[in-house]
Amino acid sequence: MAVVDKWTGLGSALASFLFLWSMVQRHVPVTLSHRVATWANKLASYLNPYLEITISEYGAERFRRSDLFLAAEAYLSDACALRARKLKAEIGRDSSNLQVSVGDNDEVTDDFQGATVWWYVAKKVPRSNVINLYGNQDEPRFYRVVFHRRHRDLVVAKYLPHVLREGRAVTVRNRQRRLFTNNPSGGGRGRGDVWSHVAFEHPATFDTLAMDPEEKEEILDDLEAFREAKDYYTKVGKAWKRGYLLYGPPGTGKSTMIAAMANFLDYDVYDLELTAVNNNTDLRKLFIETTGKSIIVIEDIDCSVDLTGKRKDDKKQADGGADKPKLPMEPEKDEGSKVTLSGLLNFIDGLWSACGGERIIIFTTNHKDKLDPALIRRGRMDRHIEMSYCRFRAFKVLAKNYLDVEEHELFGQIGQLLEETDMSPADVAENLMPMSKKKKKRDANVCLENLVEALKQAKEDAAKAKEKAEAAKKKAQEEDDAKKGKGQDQGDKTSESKMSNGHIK
Ligand SMILES: Nc1ncnc2c1ncn2[C@@H]1O[C@H](COP(=O)(O)OP(=O)(O)OP(=O)(O)O)[C@@H](O)[C@H]1O
Ligand SMILES: [Mg+2]
Repeated sequence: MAVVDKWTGLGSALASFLFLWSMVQRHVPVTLSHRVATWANKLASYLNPYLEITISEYGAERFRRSDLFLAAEAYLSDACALRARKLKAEIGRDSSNLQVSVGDNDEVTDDFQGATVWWYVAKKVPRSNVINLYGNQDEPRFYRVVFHRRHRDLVVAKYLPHVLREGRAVTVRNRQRRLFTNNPSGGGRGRGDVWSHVAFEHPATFDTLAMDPEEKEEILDDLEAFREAKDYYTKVGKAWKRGYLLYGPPGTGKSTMIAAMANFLDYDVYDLELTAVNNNTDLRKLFIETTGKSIIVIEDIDCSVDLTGKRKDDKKQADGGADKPKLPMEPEKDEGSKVTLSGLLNFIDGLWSACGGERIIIFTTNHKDKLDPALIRRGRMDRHIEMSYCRFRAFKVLAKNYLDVEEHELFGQIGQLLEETDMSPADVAENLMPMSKKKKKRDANVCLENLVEALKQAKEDAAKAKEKAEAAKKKAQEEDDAKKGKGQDQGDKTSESKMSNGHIK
């Protein structure tokens, strides 16, 4: 690097000389001083065979760090840091991982297809009279890449794209995934205030998810195909996103499935609480602030906003099985202060939905029939996945996960009971929790016996409830018939009296 310094020093000396010369030669005609300046620049570049490219921390979007800068930082920390003399170790913002990067004002060399490239990291001297509007206390930094001019094409066309690609891959490898939730609208003042996050650490995976193995395989195939379909989506002119509707009774694993998907795809999760969003404009802001490689979730979509635009006060009603189907939100009314169906549809597949890269949108509901068909039509929610009561194949996954048991004499009886009784995987799992670690073997027997008892009880309860419902229905029918009969009698009597009055007799 000393060679580079020498040439760079010589070049800048010549440039300074040129500047002084132009100052001193004020009286010389402009054309002549211009010629001298051009000549001196040519001489400097002839004498200095090294070129440099600067990568600034803040690019055109001044409040956001440049992608290339971040990629270069990650690339250098991964590929070149060990060759640097001054290293900087930090704890990542959201994780306990140690991150090592090149220290400020240090230099690192890198070799690429026979070319040597020197990297400098430096800080820009802050201008004291500039007020920092964007809250970043540190002075902006920049990387300078220096290389021989004969490698110019190689560096621009191949090396820098290589740095960008590798840097992004390192970032994905090292990143701690995050679970975001939206702040109440109007709460935050700045750009980054619309979402808050914590580290995403849900342990659910597809291995621990109890469901039919074939269905599980299909979902995994679907996710994998989506992840690799960037070119396909571009070819057919669609935004790279996919919608899933997860529906089914409580405790059947809808939320668990979302966590398993996030872990499988290595995506962040944005848990969107619609009831905390004031209007469609805020909804759009939230969407724009999400990043690619993420799952955006709206849980209990049927309860989020109701027909009259009121929020979340109907979960009880919905669970109580109100007869009248209820749409999630008012289709037409947009009073500027509510999230409307059209706002939500725009969020899912309007023009904005294409910003930012691959995304999965998931709605969950306990009552699929109560959703507006426009919201869940194919193309918006591409796949509807039913999470249902625990059957034998799903039970086997739970038994293996909870008790380490793959075969047992009670399995036959349990299988039969599970076919006859509707019990959610959450309830089955509750019965499979071993009481004591030491006596695990014995506890497995106890747990399975408990489960048999619970299933028998549930079957009995369901039969009683059915009997009761049938009796109530029969009674209602009888009352109805009795009313009709009474009405008929009265009608007959009236017509009889009319007839007698009319002297038809
Ligand atoms: N299919 C499943 N596989 C494994 N565990 C499950 C499954 N379903 C439920 N569980 C267990 O039951 C608990 C509750 O499940 P979960 O929260 O995923 O249900 P849900 O369908 O989202 O319910 P709700 O409709 O009330 O939101 C989970 O913590 C999980 O341990
Ligand atoms: Mg849930």
